[in-house]
Amino acid sequence: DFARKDVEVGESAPKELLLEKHADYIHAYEQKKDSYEYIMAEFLRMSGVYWCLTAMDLAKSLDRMNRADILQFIKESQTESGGFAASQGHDPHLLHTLCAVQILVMFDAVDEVSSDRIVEYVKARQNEDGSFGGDEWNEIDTRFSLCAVACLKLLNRLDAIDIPKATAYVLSCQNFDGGFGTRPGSESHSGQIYCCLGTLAILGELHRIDADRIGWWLCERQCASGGLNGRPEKLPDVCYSWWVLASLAIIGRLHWIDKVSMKRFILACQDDETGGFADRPGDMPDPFHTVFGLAGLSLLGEERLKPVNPVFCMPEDRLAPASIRVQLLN
Ligand SMILES: COc1ccc(S(=O)(=O)N2Cc3cc(C#N)ccc3N(Cc3cncn3C)C[C@H]2Cc2ccccc2)cc1
Ligand SMILES: [Zn+2]
Repeated sequence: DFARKDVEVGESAPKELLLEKHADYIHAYEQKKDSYEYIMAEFLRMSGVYWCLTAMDLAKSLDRMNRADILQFIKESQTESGGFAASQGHDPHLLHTLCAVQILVMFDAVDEVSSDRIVEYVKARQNEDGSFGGDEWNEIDTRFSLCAVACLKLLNRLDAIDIPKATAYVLSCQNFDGGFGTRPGSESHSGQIYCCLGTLAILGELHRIDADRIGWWLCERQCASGGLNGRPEKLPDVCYSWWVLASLAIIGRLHWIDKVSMKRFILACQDDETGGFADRPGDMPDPFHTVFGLAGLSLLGEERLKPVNPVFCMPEDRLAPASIRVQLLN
């Protein structure tokens, strides 16, 4: 059968940012958290709360969310190990530990939990070769290098890990095409490139990569529809648009992309009935694609949104007070 290579951005697709609708969509999601709507299901909830809060904060509507309830949920999700689980009663993981710390920073509530125990949990995830395991089962993935260093950077505790080994491991995952994969020798993928560039940016080691080669591979992700895909021959998707745009911003090559058609694609993924963004035009919206659609528009200069930090995927104004700054190439 004829495999779709791209999607059509129809004439009827939304062309304006429906910001109020998105704020209402996310706000409604918070009310549904007890209905176990997929991403608010227990095994995902910490990540789902981070996606919802970041979307609202970028839309300058964080005050509509219930700060007290969310901070209570965060405290209940911290485990004996110091790490955070997706929700109470589940096992800790670096993915949810990073989300918890990002939420605490957005609410300026880091001192309401024991950050020393968080640092101990993250430190314990680093292996001899500098890589990081996601949890005590030690699944190694460059995604977890980013989770670990981003978490420690937000807590101003990068001193807790072996930085030269963390850098060396990430660089050992670079491929001949300039991209990065999950582990050494794995195929290049937009999401992994984002994780590796973000890690190197936080560690101040971006000068170790070939920005033109990676920039070229990233720009190749743009399809005729304007959307970006995760790998060659894949369909474009709003979340991949974020991984690629953020990566280009980190290496100072954002201007290499066709911003007009990129913006048109992201706006076309809005649901003008319910609010929210879908992965591509006409699909069902969800909080994950809503936060990455808004974050992508922020990187493209949408002034109704707060400026977003490409490494942390958090509003810049939440990072400034803690003077959290990362290296970016220009
Ligand atoms: C509805 O089916 C799903 C499937 C998986 C997941 S997931 O494992 O939690 N996760 C996060 C995620 C959240 C939502 C939302 N709300 C929707 C999708 C989605 N995907 C799947 C996806 C996104 N683009 C295309 N695809 C198929 C990515 C995945 C992995 C991931 C996690 C954290 C950070 C980056 C990536 C959640 C729901
Ligand atoms: Zn997606």
